[in-house]
Amino acid sequence: MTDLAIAANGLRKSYGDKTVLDGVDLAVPQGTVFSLLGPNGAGKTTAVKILSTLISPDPASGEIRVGGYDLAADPQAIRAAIGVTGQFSAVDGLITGEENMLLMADLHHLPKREGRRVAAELLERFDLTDAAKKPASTYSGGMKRRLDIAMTLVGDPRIIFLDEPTTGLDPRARHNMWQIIRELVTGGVTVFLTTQYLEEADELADRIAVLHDGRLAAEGSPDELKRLVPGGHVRLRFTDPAAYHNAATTLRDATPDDETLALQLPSDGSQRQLRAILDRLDEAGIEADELTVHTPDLDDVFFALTGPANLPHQPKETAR
Ligand SMILES: Nc1ncnc2c1ncn2[C@@H]1O[C@H](COP(=O)(O)OP(=O)(O)OP(=O)(O)O)[C@@H](O)[C@H]1O
Repeated sequence: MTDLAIAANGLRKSYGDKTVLDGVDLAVPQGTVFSLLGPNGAGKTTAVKILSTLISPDPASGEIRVGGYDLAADPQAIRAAIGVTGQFSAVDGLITGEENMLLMADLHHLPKREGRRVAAELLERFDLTDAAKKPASTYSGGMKRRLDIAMTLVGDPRIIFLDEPTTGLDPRARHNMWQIIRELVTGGVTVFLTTQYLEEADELADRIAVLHDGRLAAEGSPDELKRLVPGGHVRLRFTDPAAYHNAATTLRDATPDDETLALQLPSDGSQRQLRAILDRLDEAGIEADELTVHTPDLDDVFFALTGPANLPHQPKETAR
């Protein structure tokens, strides 16, 4: 358990008779990105607020540990170990980016000189040095999010909660944010990320949990989740028509495509199934010119787990 940055057992939260979290278990290893996915209103923000000590879980919850500290017994220690950014941004628009940073340094009781050094360093790292003396209200959405994260890093947190960090950002700003998140993790930080973008979870997360009806509908690596839903297949392509016909006769369960000289076999993409297909080809002395594995994407997973009406917004960056 000691290498877990976050360990929650039976996380519960109700508002009146509405159960938002109905016994959710979370285990996030240190130095990884964990993404909590779910349709609007699923309880993602509620989970972040509980884990970051902003609101209390229901008493019926099990043990919750963040950064090694018990949430019930030691919330102050947790607050010192974490950073939270996202829907409840700490950026004050009336003062400059630099003043926001220095305010943060004061809150963390850094000596003046040290505060100025850390602020300058982080503004530089997040490409905000040129805008440092301008009021934060004049910043673009992407700049505000960067400032928000920079402010969070003043306290050198080991665990960061990012609640929908790229919602509303344009594709370039979104990619910049992804790069920032990757760099944080390379530096050993643990990131707990909520997002409405499946593509984002796929890009960044080591593990993903899908929240639905107050419970985790599924949890695993992006690839593990994709294997949960049908639609995966292996495609074999041939350039030689004779080899193609030979293969089609041998692999009777394959769906042939005479036009492209391709065969398609259902597969979950696992190593075991791939090996079985390759063994059958070897036995028949068949060599395909191309073998590709197609696994369903996270959209398919999300559809299958939470129903089509709940598919979150997808950035259509390729359609630009
Ligand atoms: N203080 C509150 N009082 C009553 N109900 C609340 C309160 N806070 C949240 N809820 C309800 O709890 C549910 C979960 O809300 P939450 O904000 O955690 O969802 P979410 O998954 O983060 O959604 P979104 O993607 O829209 O941000 C919603 O139905 C919401 O209306």
